[in-house]
Amino acid sequence: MTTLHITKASRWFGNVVAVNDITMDIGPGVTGLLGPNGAGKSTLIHMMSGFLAPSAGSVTLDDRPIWRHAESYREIGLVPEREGMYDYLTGGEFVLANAELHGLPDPGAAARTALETVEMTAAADRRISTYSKGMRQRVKMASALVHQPSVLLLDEPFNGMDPRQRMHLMGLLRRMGDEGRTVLFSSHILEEVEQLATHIEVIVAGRHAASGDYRRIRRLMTDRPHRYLIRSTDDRALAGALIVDPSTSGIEFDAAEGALLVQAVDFPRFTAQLPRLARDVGVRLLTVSPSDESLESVFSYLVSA
Ligand SMILES: Nc1ncnc2c1ncn2[C@@H]1O[C@H](COP(=O)(O)OP(=O)(O)OP(=O)(O)O)[C@@H](O)[C@H]1O
Repeated sequence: MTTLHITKASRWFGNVVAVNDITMDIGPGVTGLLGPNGAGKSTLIHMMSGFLAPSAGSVTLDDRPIWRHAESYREIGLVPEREGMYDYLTGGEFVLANAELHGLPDPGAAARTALETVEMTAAADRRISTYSKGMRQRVKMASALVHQPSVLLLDEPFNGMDPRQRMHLMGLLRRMGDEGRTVLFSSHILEEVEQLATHIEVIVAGRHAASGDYRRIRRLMTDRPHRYLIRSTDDRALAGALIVDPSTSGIEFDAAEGALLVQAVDFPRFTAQLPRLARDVGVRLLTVSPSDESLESVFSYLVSA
């Protein structure tokens, strides 16, 4: 078993608190680290991979601290968000250099195996400067995998990938999770996390906001108050019928939009009641659209829950 334990971990830079008192365990399988930009995902991943020391609390792999512990580093592979590659090298040379840095007994064989895993054998002798974004990502992956780590951490790995490359990487990560490795990837896109992760950790503004499987996170998001913009053939009559229904907690008339802004607190009841109530008062619904579905607003609800 290989489990990362993050216990009351914080990291600050001057007076910026990037990670604030986070406790979570990441075990085998694929975990998605979800959060909006600037939430602290990269900082947390850098602490998990031994590139940053926590300012307070601890980050361990099983019982061993990670920071400055060579045995922990041997178990961990990091695919960073930024490109830090030597473009004049070939992909094969880049992966081989990493195998040598790890002091592996047969670096050549290790590099070949890693390149094969990411299906980059055919392009291994081309210079990195000629690679597409997806190929660069795969070579970064190969160099993170060259020492066969049991923990693989990826920072925003799907950024800038086309759908085919995305599918390919998803398949690879899924396989690694199925093999029993601990795979964690960060993302600010819920759909990406939904497709791949069996477990999700949500962080917002440096704090741990929620944890669970996709259904649980989705439910938290669905159960939050929703705001709808509604236009109808008689907004006043519709508002009168809606305000007395327990599925709503407030209604305003937005003059600029020429529409009602309705705050719904019981989502399933509201969606069932709205057409019924409209019919009862003889009003036709012209527009019903959610007005605050941005991921930022969903996240800020989760963190205040
Ligand atoms: N070296 C640093 N010096 C000062 N502030 C930093 C440093 N690294 C991160 N921060 C700040 O810490 C906060 C969290 O940053 P971090 O990069 O961890 O977030 P993130 O969730 O990975 O965001 P993104 O998805 O945009 O990369 C931000 O406010 C950022 O400006």
